Amino acid sequence: MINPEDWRPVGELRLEQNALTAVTMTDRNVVVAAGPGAGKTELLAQRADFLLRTGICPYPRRILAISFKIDAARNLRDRVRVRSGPQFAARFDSFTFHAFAKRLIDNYRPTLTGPDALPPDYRIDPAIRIADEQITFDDLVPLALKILETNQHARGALRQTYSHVFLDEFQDATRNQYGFVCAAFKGTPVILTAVGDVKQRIMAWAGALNGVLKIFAEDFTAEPLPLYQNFRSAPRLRRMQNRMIAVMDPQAVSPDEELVGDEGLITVRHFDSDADEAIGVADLIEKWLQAGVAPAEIAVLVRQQASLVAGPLVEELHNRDIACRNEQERQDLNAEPVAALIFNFIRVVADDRQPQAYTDLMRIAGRAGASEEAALRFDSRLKRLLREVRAEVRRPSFGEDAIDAWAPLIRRLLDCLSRPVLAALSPAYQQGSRLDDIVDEALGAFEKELLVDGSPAGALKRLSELDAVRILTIHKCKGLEFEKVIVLGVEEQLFWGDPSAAISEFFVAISRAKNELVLTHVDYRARPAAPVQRWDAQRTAQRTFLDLADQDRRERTR
Ligand SMILES: Nc1ncnc2c1ncn2[C@@H]1O[C@H](COP(=O)(O)OP(=O)(O)OP(=O)(O)O)[C@@H](O)[C@H]1O
Repeated sequence: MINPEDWRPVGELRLEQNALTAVTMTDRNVVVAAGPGAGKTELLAQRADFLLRTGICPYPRRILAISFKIDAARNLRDRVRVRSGPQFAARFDSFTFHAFAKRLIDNYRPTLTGPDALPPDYRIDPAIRIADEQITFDDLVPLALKILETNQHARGALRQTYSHVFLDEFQDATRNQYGFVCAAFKGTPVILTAVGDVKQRIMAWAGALNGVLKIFAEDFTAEPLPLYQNFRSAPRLRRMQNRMIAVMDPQAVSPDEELVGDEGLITVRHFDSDADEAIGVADLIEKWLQAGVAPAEIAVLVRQQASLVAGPLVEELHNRDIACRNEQERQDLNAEPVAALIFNFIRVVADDRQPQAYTDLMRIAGRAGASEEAALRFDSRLKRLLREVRAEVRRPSFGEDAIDAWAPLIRRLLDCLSRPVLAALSPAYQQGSRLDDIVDEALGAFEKELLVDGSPAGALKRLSELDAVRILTIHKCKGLEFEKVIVLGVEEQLFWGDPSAAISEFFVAISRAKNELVLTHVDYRARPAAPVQRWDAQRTAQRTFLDLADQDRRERTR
């Protein structure tokens, strides 16, 4: 434990005055409004370190952080683990709104009655609610809110557990989510820190509450502490962001003299067709990879219909053996412990040189036995299984390119581990069909990748988070950052609808780039073979957005 006066930012980071005030605030709620790359998420990670290390969040109390996307929640949790170490990080709970609401529902489900009653094995479906059986994702927060409003034990437990609450990307909170925060913490001693950026408000279509940062400041008498720096992007990129800020929020514009410098690169690439675009962009990505850029530092962002718009590029990358992850299709599978377990198992048996995968796999054995002796027995059983399966996989008759050959081996692993051990991997696996669903999804994802080139190693490479170029929708890239960002299809047919929503999304997309931004547009996008409701083959450049790149643009190719 250290004195608050002796605390220093982890990693010897220099914090601007308002950031330092927010990080070390002990007795007030604060709201930090700041542009992209200002260090809002970092500020929360540093604040967690401050609160835990100084004991201002005293043991056994905890910090609750709520984000909007699984990636963002994971990003924050990882930062705290790296900054403060696993022991302190164990008292830091980083959830999405949905995940936190679900926890509350699971804890207090037996108290739900009437039309809200749910069985222990209730399911969550994207769209359909069935009384007494299944709820939708959209039901989670309202149901959790109902629990808080009607159950004083639930409210009390929450306030007892958490001394501090962080709200990340809070500009996108909906009325329900804001209501939830109020019902849980308004007027209590729990101290809240909200961070956000009104210019990155991209969930208006999903009901984001207009002006929520301001409303929060008033309702929670939170001290506003704006930040002005941008630590992420090179000057050329910052100048483009600044031109957008001049349109979106003139008061937040930075003075020109703060944005001088030649670093960074913005390129607009015009192609006749999506086929040409696929080749041109794949050439570029290949060049970057050859120059040593890590695949995970390259992101391809698409506003809508990501799988379809990026389809030709994905095919071209596959032809060149460049791993890419289309995160539209494989939603957060890597974050699922049982999926990670299955992928590690395949890695270990298909390839002898996978020490990390082997260590991760064997770690499960340590959790399996109630006693040390039981764990050892379990360990040797798992090792025997690995030996047998390895031998089987090396037989010439083994069809390594077919999921039918792999599925029984994976089932043997799951049987060997036993259901209670698997269920213990995540609280979400302990009821309902989630565990089986994720196992099926992992097998399905592996099969899909196997079909690409028949190589288990290639399939796993594409499934892995670290070794693949990422293809994301703009909604999924919130809160993330990459060396190189390609925004595919800056066209009116993709950036249409409410102009303020379109510009905010474009702003989020371009502000993910640290050093290089590439914007593409084509004249012709061939209608995909898959059925699609709305598709214009002839495309028009989104001139207003592309012109924002103009002054710092290096080249334009045809
Ligand atoms: N005080 C600081 N000094 C140096 N680097 C910093 C500082 N604060 C943050 N960074 C770095 O700047 C980058 C952007 O920080 P962060 O992701 O926290 O910004 P943000 O405000 O949450 O961005 P956005 O809203 O665009 O997602 C990160 O790489 C982070 O490590």
